[in-house]
Amino acid sequence: MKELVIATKNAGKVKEFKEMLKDFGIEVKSLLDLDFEGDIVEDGLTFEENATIKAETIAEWKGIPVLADDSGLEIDALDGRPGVYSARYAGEEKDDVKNMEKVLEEMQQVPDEQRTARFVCSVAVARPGHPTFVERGTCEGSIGREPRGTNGFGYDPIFYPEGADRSMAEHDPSEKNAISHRRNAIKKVEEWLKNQNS
Ligand SMILES: O=P(O)(O)OP(=O)(O)OP(=O)(O)OC[C@H]1O[C@@H](n2cnc3c(O)ncnc32)[C@H](O)[C@@H]1O
Ligand SMILES: [Mg+2]
Repeated sequence: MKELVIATKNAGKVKEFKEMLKDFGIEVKSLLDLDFEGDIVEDGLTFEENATIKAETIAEWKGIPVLADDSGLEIDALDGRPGVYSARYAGEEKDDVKNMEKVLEEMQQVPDEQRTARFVCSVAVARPGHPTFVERGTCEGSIGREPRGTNGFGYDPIFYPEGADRSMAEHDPSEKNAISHRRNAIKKVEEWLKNQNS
């Protein structure tokens, strides 16, 4: 594989993927570099379905290999919400601050030991003429009481990775990339790619 498109317009994801894929020897572009005008309807019921929809839509359009990510936060005390609705939890405008406020509001009465959660990332790699590869990575942790830190994106300021006393947004990008759900999904893509080439 010489070139790969990441089928996302989320600048936070693009930055993390480019960093993680930089030693793969593949030219990586994203939807921020391309002129895709269409709308991708993420109407799957699972992260896997949505990642597959995004990857296959763009692979069909561009005719080259495409990697897509569908990700989000699963909170046990909220029965897994916001889940696949993470980006738009507080409304169509995809506002990270409003999304966090909504979660914190809903969790006000939840005691510390019941605040467990995980970030989930499903990645799909679609290539014209081949079956699509899909895998999932997770990162276990818990939900804090107020947003802290400015790194990363999305729910990072209220997510504490297991064993950490800093929020994900208080982790350096390299620290997040070493432990994140996205990293754990990419590791599986890396394994799969190795087997493709041998
Ligand atoms: O669909 P694309 O274009 O990739 O971009 P998106 O932002 O809409 O992405 P998703 O549909 O996968 O929604 C994922 C949401 O989950 C949250 N999320 C995902 N990964 C995260 C991370 O590493 N840190 C914090 N929040 C994350 C964040 O709110 C994202 O907007
Ligand atoms: Mg989306």
